[in-house]
Amino acid sequence: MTAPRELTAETRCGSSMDSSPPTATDDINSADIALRVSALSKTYRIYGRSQDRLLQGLWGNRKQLYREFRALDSISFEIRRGETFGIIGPNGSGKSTLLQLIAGTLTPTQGEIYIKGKVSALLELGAGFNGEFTGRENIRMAASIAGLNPGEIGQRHECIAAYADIGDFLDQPVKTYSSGMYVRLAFAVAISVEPEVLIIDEALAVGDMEFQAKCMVTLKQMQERGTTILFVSHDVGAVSALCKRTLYLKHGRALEIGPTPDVVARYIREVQEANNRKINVTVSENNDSRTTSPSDASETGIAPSHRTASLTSAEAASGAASGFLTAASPFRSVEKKHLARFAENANHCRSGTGDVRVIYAEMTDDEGLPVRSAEFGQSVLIRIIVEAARTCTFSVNYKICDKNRTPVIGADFLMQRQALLTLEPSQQAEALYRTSLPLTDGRYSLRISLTHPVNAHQQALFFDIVEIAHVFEVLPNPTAKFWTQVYLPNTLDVRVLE
Ligand SMILES: Nc1ncnc2c1ncn2[C@@H]1O[C@H](COP(=O)(O)OP(=O)(O)OP(=O)(O)O)[C@@H](O)[C@H]1O
Repeated sequence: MTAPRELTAETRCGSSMDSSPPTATDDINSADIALRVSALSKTYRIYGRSQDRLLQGLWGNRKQLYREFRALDSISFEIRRGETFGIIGPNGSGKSTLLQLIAGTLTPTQGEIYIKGKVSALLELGAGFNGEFTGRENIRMAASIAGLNPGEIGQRHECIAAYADIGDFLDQPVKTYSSGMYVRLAFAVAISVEPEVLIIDEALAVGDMEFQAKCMVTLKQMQERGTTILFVSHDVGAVSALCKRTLYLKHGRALEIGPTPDVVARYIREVQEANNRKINVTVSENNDSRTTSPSDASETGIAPSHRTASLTSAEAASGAASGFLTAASPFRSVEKKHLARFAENANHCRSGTGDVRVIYAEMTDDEGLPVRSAEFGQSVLIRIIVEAARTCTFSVNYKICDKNRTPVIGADFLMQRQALLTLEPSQQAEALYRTSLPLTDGRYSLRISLTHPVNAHQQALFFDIVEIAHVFEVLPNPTAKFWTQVYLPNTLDVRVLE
């Protein structure tokens, strides 16, 4: 945590400006801007030996004992007052460096930062508090650095202590705190000064679930009050829930800045592709053996009862492999032009190895008509036709995602206790899910993936992902508005107690 600072409008510069920042900034009226980052770069010096840092001071410019590492490369963006802006990216992509530059705890090598308003930053753990001081002493110190007078400090002290909720540890030196306790206190202090710009770096990840939920509520309240929030997280769900726009950083470069659903979708796709490359070998080996032996259960994460289903030609002909899987050729009833239109749309937003592909998907009502506008709770059929390019063993999964591309409901073979499907090259199969849409009104999309579960830790090899296979809306529930995304049937018993 860094001490909150009162800034009317501050501009910090590196040594020079890059001439042409690669990333465009939005055209925002400058009165609305809380933060502007222009062509910002940071180069670290990497010394081979620790003593070289000292020696470099003696050598001056006469000898270079370090190599340079560009952790951030000409980043530009603007954030409006009251906006919550997300930053995502893999480990080492430069997220913390960027936040530290904005918070003023690091100096840029090049570029410029303009920031307006009182800034409070919750940076990586270990920064900010004095470990020898107790929690109470640190609260007083941080609040006085933030410019609060003794009266205000006294008033807020109890609120901070109550929010942090770490009991007697408040009177212990901070160096004795667990990372969860530390972040509780740091978050409580950071929000207590009512900052106009709040910077949060992944810190919430170390809090327990209850505290994370409390922080999310607080952040939502701060958003409503118009606080500008800069939010770094590996939790794309939290970024999707909080941020309208997001920056995707990779190797110190801004790969994309835009609406969070688009940026998050690209990030997830690239992470999955990288994951695929890493685990491809394992799965090829599994696939080569064609069937999964019982001893594979721990590796695949599939219960012994959930074995691979390889469709024999007789099964394929009868279309009765198991439950809702068929391999007859029902897709022949899908006209070629529909297959072509599906492929054209899907190819805009698909990723995966392509060993097996979704060649057609539809969501229909009981009469077989496509669902574009659904009643609340309506039952639907999701029909997915796949074709293998190589011998593949996989699950056919669907997710229904809201307008932020956050999955709301979905299913896969594991959930359905359905054996994995094995197809030979150019063999096709159909999966039919029947489900209902107990969803709040709004726009939704259907996401389909074909995966091979690799281990018990939810890792999977992605053969095909079609991000948007179908788009539909759910109409408002005529009985009553409900305020959650999904509404499941309840029973209710109300009594007046004597
Ligand atoms: N003080 C430093 N000296 C040298 N290199 C550094 C220093 N701080 C960070 N780096 C390097 O800069 C790159 C970006 O680091 P940074 O911590 O900003 O990434 P990050 O996206 O926040 O990573 P993570 O998600 O793991 O927290 C990394 O390669 C890191 O090793």
